Amino acid sequence: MPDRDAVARTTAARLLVTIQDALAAQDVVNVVVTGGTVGIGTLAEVAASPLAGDVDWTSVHVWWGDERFVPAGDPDRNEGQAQSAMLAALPLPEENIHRMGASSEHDTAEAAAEAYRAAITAAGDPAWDVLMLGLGPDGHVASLFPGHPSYTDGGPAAYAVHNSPKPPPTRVTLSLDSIRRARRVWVIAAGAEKAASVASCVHGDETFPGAAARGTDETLWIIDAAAATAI
Ligand SMILES: O=C1O[C@H](COP(=O)(O)O)[C@@H](O)[C@H](O)[C@H]1O
Repeated sequence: MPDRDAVARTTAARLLVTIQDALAAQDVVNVVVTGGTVGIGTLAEVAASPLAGDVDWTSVHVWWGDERFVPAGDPDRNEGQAQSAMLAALPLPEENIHRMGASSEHDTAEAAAEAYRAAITAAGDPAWDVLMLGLGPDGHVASLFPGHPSYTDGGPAAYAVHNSPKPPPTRVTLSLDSIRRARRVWVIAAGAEKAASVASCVHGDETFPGAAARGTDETLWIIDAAAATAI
């Protein structure tokens, strides 16, 4: 892929086709979106794509892999960025949008994580049909950071993260186990600053959370040329 825009365009087209394919065989599709530069760029490309007009969005549910525990409306919120980039442009029913709670809605990140777990349970604990993940230069995915207590096996489907090495320090994340329940995991990354962690992850070094993020049916790395230079 030549550059970041191409990664976003390609991921968006793949997502829209995958949703259509899945809806031919099942009633509901559960998509987990990601924040980050390429993640939000991908959502903007979804909204701009002519293919988006062919999707029955009432059958699509949107979830998040992680969220920053800051007040609603804070520009750091992944869900706010997704709202501007994609959600505002699509006819998705509000009840299909499963946001992780903000610090203006919950006293603690633990309470926000608990509410998110309740939403997952209420939805029947679905296997995510597509789960997209950005990759940090440090090899983090969602809010699972290398060498940090956030990156662990087991635990509940979603939990609070404190003292995140990347600001803001308090977050909510899906667990690695929940990520691994996804049918399709797509890691999307662009830029030379990601090259070293991309190489470590695709060579299977599970020191990096990105290496441990795998889907049950498919694990796909959608990356640009600069991010691929160290492989
Ligand atoms: O903090 C986060 O960072 C990652 C990656 O972001 P990027 O800008 O380096 O692509 C993102 O995937 C995650 O959702 C977000 O909370």
